[in-house]
Amino acid sequence: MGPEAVPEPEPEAEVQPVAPAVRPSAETIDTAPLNPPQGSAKMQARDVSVSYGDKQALKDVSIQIFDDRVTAFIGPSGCGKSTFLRCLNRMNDTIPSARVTGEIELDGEDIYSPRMDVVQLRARVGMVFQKPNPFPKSIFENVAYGPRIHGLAQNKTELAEIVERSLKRAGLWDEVKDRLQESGTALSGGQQQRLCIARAIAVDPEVILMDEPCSALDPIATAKIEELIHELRGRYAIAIVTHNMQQAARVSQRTAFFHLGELVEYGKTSEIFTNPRERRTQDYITGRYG
Ligand SMILES: Nc1ncnc2c1ncn2[C@@H]1O[C@H](COP(=O)(O)OP(=O)(O)OP(=O)(O)O)[C@@H](O)[C@H]1O
Repeated sequence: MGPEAVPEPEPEAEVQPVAPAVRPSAETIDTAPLNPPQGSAKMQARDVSVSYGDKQALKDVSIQIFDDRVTAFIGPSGCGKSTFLRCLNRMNDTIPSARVTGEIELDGEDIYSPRMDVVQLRARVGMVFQKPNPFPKSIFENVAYGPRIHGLAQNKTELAEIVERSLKRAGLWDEVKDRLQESGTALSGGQQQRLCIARAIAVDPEVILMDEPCSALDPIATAKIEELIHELRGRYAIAIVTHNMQQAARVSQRTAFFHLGELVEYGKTSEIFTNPRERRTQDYITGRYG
């Protein structure tokens, strides 16, 4: 749609779900217009392509990521979901063979510009990985490290306040407040993942990227992270890669379906799972491949 057009709000589709087991929850129903006016996106990708050496992994991906909303990236293994997620905070810079073309903006600013400070960018666009990866340091230090190197606290009291606030937001404070000096690696997998979320939150990010954050966790720890994602979405723009379609339906308001390096379809989660436009999306969500 044209950049100037202000779309009419779209009525929710009155159709039977294509995949009844993957019915979006009432909480994820998104009544906002799919394409709000130009300039309102938190992040905007245009024609992003990525190659590793001479192998192309992503082709011309354009998408907008919005504040206050969770955007899920789904698709079969190897379709480029993680590659695209990593473009959003330039994590692909750390892979020597990766070559990224196209444009990605954060609040209208080109993140691939030579003027962009990549350390600052990764604080503004934080990342949580598939496998919880706390530093081999205390719980306190895991969260305090980022604010300290970014100079976010004037003194020890302020630093302690940031640590407490971040652990509270990550839903971990009550479980660790009496053992902040214990090693972060001694926590359970689910607690470690919430510690990594607290670490990302501590530097006051605007966007949080999550790359299959629950795939190493049991169902109870997974449920806690999903609940946390619900709570965090009012504060941050969140993009999550997941293999689990039920999870995408539960936690996201927008879903992007990738296949063979292309963004096949992007839309409201409620519509992608009930009334997809593309045959390939329908085949994937009904389990025909992937
Ligand atoms: N560091 C790398 N070097 C070379 N090729 C890579 C690298 N990372 C990913 N690829 C290739 O890029 C393509 C997309 O991979 P990517 O990990 O982005 O897919 P994905 O959809 O996230 O897959 P999965 O769901 O299995 O994690 C694949 O063909 C993969 O083999």
